[in-house]
Amino acid sequence: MSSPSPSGSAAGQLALQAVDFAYADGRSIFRQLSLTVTPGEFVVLLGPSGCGKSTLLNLLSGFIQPDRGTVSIDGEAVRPEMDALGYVFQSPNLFPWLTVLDNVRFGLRMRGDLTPAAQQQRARQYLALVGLADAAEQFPHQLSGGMRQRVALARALAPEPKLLLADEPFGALDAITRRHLNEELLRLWSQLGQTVVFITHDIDEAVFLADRVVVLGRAPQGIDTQLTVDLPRPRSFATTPRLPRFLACREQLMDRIAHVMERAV
Ligand SMILES: Nc1ncnc2c1ncn2[C@@H]1O[C@H](COP(=O)(O)OP(=O)(O)OP(=O)(O)O)[C@@H](O)[C@H]1O
Repeated sequence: MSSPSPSGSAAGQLALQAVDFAYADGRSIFRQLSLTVTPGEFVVLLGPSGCGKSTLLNLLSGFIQPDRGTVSIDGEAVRPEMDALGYVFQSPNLFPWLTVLDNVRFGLRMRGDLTPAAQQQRARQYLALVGLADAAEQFPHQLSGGMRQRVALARALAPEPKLLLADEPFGALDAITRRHLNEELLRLWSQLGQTVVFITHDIDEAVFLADRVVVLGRAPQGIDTQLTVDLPRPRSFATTPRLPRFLACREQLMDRIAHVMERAV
């Protein structure tokens, strides 16, 4: 099996510049927010409930438009249907009437740039990468929650996006499955090299995954702090959380989150 690599994996730069955003009720969520994510970087967004993490992800994907400022990928204004973008959400949102294989093929069929045989091959390749080669002919209801989320990951990755946007993809899973999927995600990322923006509420998960953690303050504060997580890779849950640097990063983030929460009351 050839090793997959995202098309143009050398790129995937995400730039948000001087963005203002308010919902229709007039409540301002961001003012003059700027953030750049470099190609291949793994950025985790962390912050208290309601600070605007999902809003930021929706701006980054072009699902919603800023009132002022720009959002671009490799210099091009972002649009949700761009081939460069892949998504995973807290709920896997699989089509229950399609097999696992056809769920993974779905995005490839929509794109229409591969023959049906090539779509099948690509979908099988990504199912194998997430460890589900044997589940190809099963239906979503026959899978565990963790397996469904792995199918969702394979579906997002199969079109080989330059940029993966993940909104708490493992938030609904038990702690053991979640750790396992975090390790899987890092393994895939190290092979595929996409730029990743990942939302979580979990400080340990943030430190484990990230090159950089971006802490958001209460809306409309925007970015409160950014922490570079200079832990060695590859990382594993058996060893990485024991490293003094892991504990130091964790403590720094806990202090910062406590500070952000205090300012809210
Ligand atoms: N469609 C909407 N219309 C109006 N207000 C909204 C809408 N979506 C979100 N909000 C508000 O914007 C703020 C930011 O919401 P958002 O979902 O981005 O936060 P979050 O940090 O992702 O929260 P959580 O961690 O709880 O998922 C919240 O006060 C929320 O109530």
